[in-house]
Amino acid sequence: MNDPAARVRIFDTSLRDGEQSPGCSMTAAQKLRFAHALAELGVDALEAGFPASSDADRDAVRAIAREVRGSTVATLARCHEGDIDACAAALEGAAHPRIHVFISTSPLHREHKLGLSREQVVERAVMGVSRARRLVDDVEFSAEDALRTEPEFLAEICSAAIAAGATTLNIPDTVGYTTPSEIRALFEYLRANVRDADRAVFSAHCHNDLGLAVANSLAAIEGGARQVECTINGIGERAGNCALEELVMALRVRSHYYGAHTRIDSRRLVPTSRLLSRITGMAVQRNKAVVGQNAFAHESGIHQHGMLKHRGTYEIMRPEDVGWSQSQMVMGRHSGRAALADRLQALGFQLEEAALNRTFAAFKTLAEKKREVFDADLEALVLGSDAVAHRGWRLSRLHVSTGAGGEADTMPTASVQLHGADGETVSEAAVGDGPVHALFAALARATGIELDVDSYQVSSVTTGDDAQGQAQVIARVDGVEVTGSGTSTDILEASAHAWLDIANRQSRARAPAVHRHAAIA
Ligand SMILES: CC(=O)SCCNC(=O)CCNC(=O)[C@H](O)C(C)(C)COP(=O)(O)OP(=O)(O)OC[C@H]1O[C@@H](n2cnc3c(N)ncnc32)[C@H](O)[C@@H]1OP(=O)(O)O
Ligand SMILES: CC(C)C(=O)C(=O)O
Repeated sequence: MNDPAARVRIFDTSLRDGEQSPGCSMTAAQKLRFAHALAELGVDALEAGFPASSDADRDAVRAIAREVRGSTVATLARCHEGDIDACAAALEGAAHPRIHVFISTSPLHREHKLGLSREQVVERAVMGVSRARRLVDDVEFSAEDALRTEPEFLAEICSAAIAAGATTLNIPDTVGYTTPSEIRALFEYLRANVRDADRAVFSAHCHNDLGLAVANSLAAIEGGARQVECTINGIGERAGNCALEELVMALRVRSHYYGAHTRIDSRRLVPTSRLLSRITGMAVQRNKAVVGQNAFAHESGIHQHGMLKHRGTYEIMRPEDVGWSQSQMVMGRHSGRAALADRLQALGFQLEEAALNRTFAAFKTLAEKKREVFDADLEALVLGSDAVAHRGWRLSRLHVSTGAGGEADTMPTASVQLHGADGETVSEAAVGDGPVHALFAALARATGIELDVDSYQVSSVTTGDDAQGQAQVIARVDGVEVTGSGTSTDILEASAHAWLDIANRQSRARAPAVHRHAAIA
């Protein structure tokens, strides 16, 4: 790149383009909460919404403009007086307000969508930018569908937008059509052919219809873009936008190649991604780069063996640097002896070679039947399942009541009865914010064990009306992430088993070691 110390500004549009994902609408309070998280993450600008689109969006933008500090607050408007004035009114109180006006420039959009000639589109763009510029100092202009626009017309309208006062020129690949070499060449062309190009920051806004949004945004940077528009988890219209976490980490991991940096606090990437998933209810796919559950999980024996020798063999970035606590060695069908021995050692078992070989054979047989082999399964393999089952709490009765409507008797309540390792029976009850919360609170009371639960999820492991649900609880025990699982046709019962799985392991781990080694022989 020509500019070795380039700073790339990150413009997050999760709250505007991201919210355009079907199913991702957020309330004003949720948008405000997420805007604070984006400011903490260190985004240079956050697009808070499109005030003219609804009262709810206008109210969300207002609250964000008044409260959120540390990032420019941008809002979107068509080249319409009303839209632009609504932006200015909603942005009142913002420390750094930006109005972002857009109009389509491609022949297809001009003819079929707007019914406007080239001249009329330029006229509207100039009207929009100059009106916005009278209201705020920071004005962004976007040429919608820029990548399907005649390059010389794009240069003409960008030149007119700069002359009218635009400070950022955004070049959107609205339908995710371009390729890396094409967009790079377009940015180079625009930087050379737009009049007074140095008076504006060039920006890329890439959609992911062909899965190229991040690659195209990186290529735009190579071509001279110094702002990239992106969203957390890559949410956005249709297949989404450039994923912020992927772009930021690509620039960081390949900093020598790109010679560019951002001011994002990368350790906040995973917490921010999780917050967005919780707010929108849109799960992140497991194999999603950087923030997916599998991003730092290793299952195959050859990789695990390499990882145990040097993590650089199979990891190009550290999980801690993006907000995960550690890499994960997942025990499954593809795991080898090195990983098994290492995991068993972490569980307190030092096996001699012959015992390890026997356990390994039993482990492979079990892994054929189970997708993932958990610590409790390994303990059962080594100690014998009876020994494990009888050395902990077992659920003998469970009752959960819940409901909605605000009546006192619908408050989520759980009661449990457990049998202990020494034959004792204990019953306890608790209320909670929801049925699972109440259940976990009742189990904590009954066992006297407090678990610091990090995450909880239920998935179906069989199909049909009588499908088995598998509950997975991840808790932090002595600073280490421990996963417990339970299966049942009743998801609350599965959840109780998953919670007890961790609690029992925690108490076994604290039991005298001699007892645990005795069964191995
Ligand atoms: C690529 C993008 O992501 S663009 C942003 C997309 N975001 C949104 O659409 C936000 C949500 N939208 C809405 O709530 C509504 O569409 C509103 C309130 C903005 C407009 O609603 P309506 O007035 O009912 O218009 P409708 O949505 O049916 O059509 C859009 C109108 O805007 C016009 N228009 C579209 N883009 C622009 C533009 N950039 N500048 C000027 N006019 C435009 C269209 O030509 C059409 O005009 P017409 O009504 O005269 O035919
Ligand atoms: C309004 C612009 C920036 C947009 O979202 C797009 O073209 O995809």
